[in-house]
Amino acid sequence: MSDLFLSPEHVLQGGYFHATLRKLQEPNTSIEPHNIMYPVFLLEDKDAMQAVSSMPNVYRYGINKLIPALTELVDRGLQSILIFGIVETLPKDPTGSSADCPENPVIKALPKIKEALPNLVIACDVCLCPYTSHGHCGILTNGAIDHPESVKRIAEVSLAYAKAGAHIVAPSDMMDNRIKAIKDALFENKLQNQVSVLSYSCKFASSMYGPFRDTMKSSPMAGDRKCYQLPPGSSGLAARAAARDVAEGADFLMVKPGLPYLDIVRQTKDRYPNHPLFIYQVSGEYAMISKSGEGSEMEAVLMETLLCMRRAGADCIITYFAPLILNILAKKH
Ligand SMILES: NCC(=O)CCC(=O)O
Ligand SMILES: [Zn+2]
Ligand SMILES: [Zn+2]
Repeated sequence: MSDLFLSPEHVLQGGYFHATLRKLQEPNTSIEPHNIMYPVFLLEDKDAMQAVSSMPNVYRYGINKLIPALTELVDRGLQSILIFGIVETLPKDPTGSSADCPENPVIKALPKIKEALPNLVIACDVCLCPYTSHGHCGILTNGAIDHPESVKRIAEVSLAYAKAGAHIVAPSDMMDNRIKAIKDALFENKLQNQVSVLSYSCKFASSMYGPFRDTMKSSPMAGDRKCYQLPPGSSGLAARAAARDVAEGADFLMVKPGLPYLDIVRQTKDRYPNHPLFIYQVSGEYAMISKSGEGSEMEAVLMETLLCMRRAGADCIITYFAPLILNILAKKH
């Protein structure tokens, strides 16, 4: 060979010059409908449908508008949703009583959604912040999180959603030991083999939740969530939180937000390869990607982002883009 610096064993391009070969070089990164979960906002007012001003193409629905919208998505392949309840007339109080009262919109909607869409997997976000007068995710005593009271209450709310028919309860509150308390409550009520627990195990105190908090009106009245959500720089606490939740029986783990935290995704997947891992692509990520270009340009950014999340170890991505992703997948087939 005349160009002595060229070496055959260092030529990689021979392995990916064709689209089919490139697919083999990207194992376990495909996006199919079961890799996507759609978060939905549910209002008390049955016939309401309100655009969310901070999130283009996202709506808050009453049950009578939600079911037709979901039916259309299920027809296009949607397989799972994550429900967030919003109260406007029910009272907010220090213990978040409206989270599991019989009039709670989630509790009322669960049997109706299951009847209309029996194959759809329904996860319920479990937290107190949409229902507490102070807006914190747990119960406060003298202004600080009361650990045992908070855990007890989170387990009670989880059980109420499980009894109402949720397939998955997903505690997002970040109170230590809640997974064991929820699993115990499911056991005591013989629901342990009918309901899974998706732990928001590695949820960071991120500044990327802004549009969501506008939507949910769930910002704390005073203070912030830094004493329970994880510090964004701490991979150590994320590792310990995932280990704790695995030990307490979590069925599924989560990293939230997604894109800036892919190192945490990889770390968690490497340590717990046998636990399906979720990413929550949060409202701030949604806003950033929405502004990344027009039409197919933005769609390419979105799909690359999802591919990279899969490469990092995510099995399922919770994303407000679910309807658009189903469209994109339909175009490809
Ligand atoms: N517990 C759910 C969230 O906090 C969601 C945040 C977001 O989408 O920004
Ligand atoms: Zn909360
Ligand atoms: Zn939250």
